[in-house]
Order: sequence, then C-alpha cells, then structure tokens
Amino acid sequence: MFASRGLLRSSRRLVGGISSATRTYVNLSKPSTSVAVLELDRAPVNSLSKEMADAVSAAIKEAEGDDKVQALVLKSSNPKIFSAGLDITEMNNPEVERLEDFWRSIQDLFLTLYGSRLSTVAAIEGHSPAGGCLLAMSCDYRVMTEGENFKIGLNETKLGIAAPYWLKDLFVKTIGNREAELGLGLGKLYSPSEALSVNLIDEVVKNEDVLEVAMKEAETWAKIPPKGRVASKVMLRSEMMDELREKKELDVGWFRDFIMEEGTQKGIDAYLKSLGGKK
Ligand SMILES: CCCCCCCCCC/C=C/CC(=O)SCCNC(=O)CCNC(=O)[C@H](O)C(C)(C)COP(=O)(O)OP(=O)(O)OC[C@H]1O[C@@H](n2cnc3c(N)ncnc32)[C@H](O)[C@@H]1OP(=O)(O)O
Repeated sequence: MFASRGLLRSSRRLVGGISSATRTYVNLSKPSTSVAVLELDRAPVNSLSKEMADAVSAAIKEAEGDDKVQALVLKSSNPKIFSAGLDITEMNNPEVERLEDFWRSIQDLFLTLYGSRLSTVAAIEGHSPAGGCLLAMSCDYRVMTEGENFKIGLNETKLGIAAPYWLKDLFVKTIGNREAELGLGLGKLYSPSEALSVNLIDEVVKNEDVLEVAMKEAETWAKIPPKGRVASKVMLRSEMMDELREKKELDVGWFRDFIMEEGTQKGIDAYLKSLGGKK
C-alpha cells in the first residue's frame, strides 16, 4: 500500500541522458544537472489532444530516466497560454474508440505527472483553464505570471460538462471543499491574485521572472534527499492514484457516455464555435 505502483517507477527501460531532446509538441532540456525543463509546444494554445498528452507523458518518463534529475519545470512555449486544457475537438462529434483512447491518454498523463518521482514545478505562463489547471495542480509547486486577465480554474460546467471525479478530488485537495464547491459549480476562472488567495497557486511573479523563479524553486526541491521526499509524496498522493487505477475503465465508460449524449454534444459544439469566433 505504501509504495504506490508507478510512483517509484523503475528507470531501467527509460532513455537516459537528456540533451535538448526535441520532439513533436514538447521540448525537453536539462539546463542543470538535477533539473529538467519540459516545454509544452503545441500551437496555438497547447490544448491536450491524445498525441499531445502522450508526448507529455513520454517526456516526463524520459526525464525520470535520468537518475541525476530530481526536479522538473513544466512551462509553455507561449508566454500568454500555459495550456487551454483538453483539445475540445477530441470531444466534438467523436469516433467512440478514439474518444475512449483519448481519455485513457489523459488519465495516464495525470497519473504520470501527479505520481512522478520528480519534484514538479509549474511555470504557469498565462491562461490555464480546465485541463491546463489539471496539469498545474498535478505539480508540487505552482508559479503563475501576473496579469489579471490571465485565468486559471475549472470552467467545465460552462461548457455543459463536468470535471471527472478525480479532477474534482484534486481540486478539493488543493483549495478545500467550500472553495471547490464555488469554483466547480460556477465554472469559475480565477485571476492570478484570486488563485493565490485560495491556494490554487503558490506564487505570482512578473512575466519575465517566471522561469527563473520556477528554476530556483526546482533547485530547492532537488536538494531534498529523494528517499524521504518521494516517500512523503507517495503517502500524500497514492490513495487517489490507486483509486483511479482501480476505476480506470469505469471512468472511461462514464466519460464516453457523458460526452456522447446529444445534449453534451450540443453544448460542446456551441462552445467550440464561440472560441476564436472562427469555427
Ligand atoms: C457523472 C459525471 C461524469 C463526468 C464524466 C465526464 C468528464 C468530462 C471531462 C471533460 C473535461 C474537460 C476538461 C477540459 O480541459 S475542457 C477544455 C476547456 N478549455 C477551455 O475552455 C479553454 C478554451 N480556450 C480559451 O478560453 C481561449 O482559447 C484561451 C486559452 C483563453 C486563449 O484565447 P485566445 O484569444 O488567445 O485564443 P482563441 O480563443 O482565439 O483560440 C485560438 C484557437 O485555438 C482554439 N482553441 C482554444 N482552446 C481550445 C481547446 N481547448 N481545444 C481546441 N481548440 C481550442 C480556438 O478555437 C482557436 O481556433 P481557430 O483559430 O481555428 O478559431
């Protein structure tokens, strides 16, 4: 029960040594011995398609494969958008099989990031709604750029959908039950200062400082002896992860049935058309 599957993942089958490895949708680099940087790079808004989610999971595993690396900074190539969350087109009039595989990739990304042996610091540059907020909350520490027009939170209800139970649980763990009731029910998107006041993020910094602050924080975490640090992380996170592992396919079914409903499709379609005003 203590050593949750995956959290103390073996690195043997993973590629070691990171030297500015660049691949589709993500860039992985290692600016210091103990800290890797994973940049989300899927224009225009870093939305999480199945392929994007798989690429992020693979890059985290690659960073974990280097035994010297103890911390990971998650950042964006877009200074105004950390991630726009799940790729809504994946849920708009989808093929059922693809939809189910998409959700498995999202579940795996959450389990990989939330359960990483690495200390993870989110450098939240700009907007971070829904799935973007999921990425940020899955990290150990969150630094967000200032600018009251930037927003973070779980706005699913505004799209006519609901967050899955494990995302709701993560939200409650992060900001507490009452604020989560307000945030989820209203589909509230928080400005950086509001997010700080409810502990959704840990720090607000100037745009130009975000990477430096995140790197410094990551270096601090990387200095903590990993045995005790990882054991503490396991104790805090394994229950939630184990529950999702047990219910994975049930959760896929809930997601599929919810998304395929006619009413849900109408809501997603209307929301997608409202975005950018172009679709
Ligand atoms: C019993 C209950 C069981 C429940 C089980 C069901 C569980 C369901 C869970 C579903 C979970 C969902 C979580 C999500 O992440 S849903 C996604 C939510 N994301 C959003 O609402 C963000 C939408 N985007 C924006 O608000 C803005 O784009 C932005 C991030 C603020 C940036 O604004 P900006 O003006 O710079 O950019 P545009 O809006 O013009 O967008 C540029 C183009 O990108 C397209 N776009 C934007 N976001 C997405 C997205 N998330 N997915 C796909 N495409 C996106 C946009 O349409 C523009 O495209 P265009 O240029 O072709 O028009």
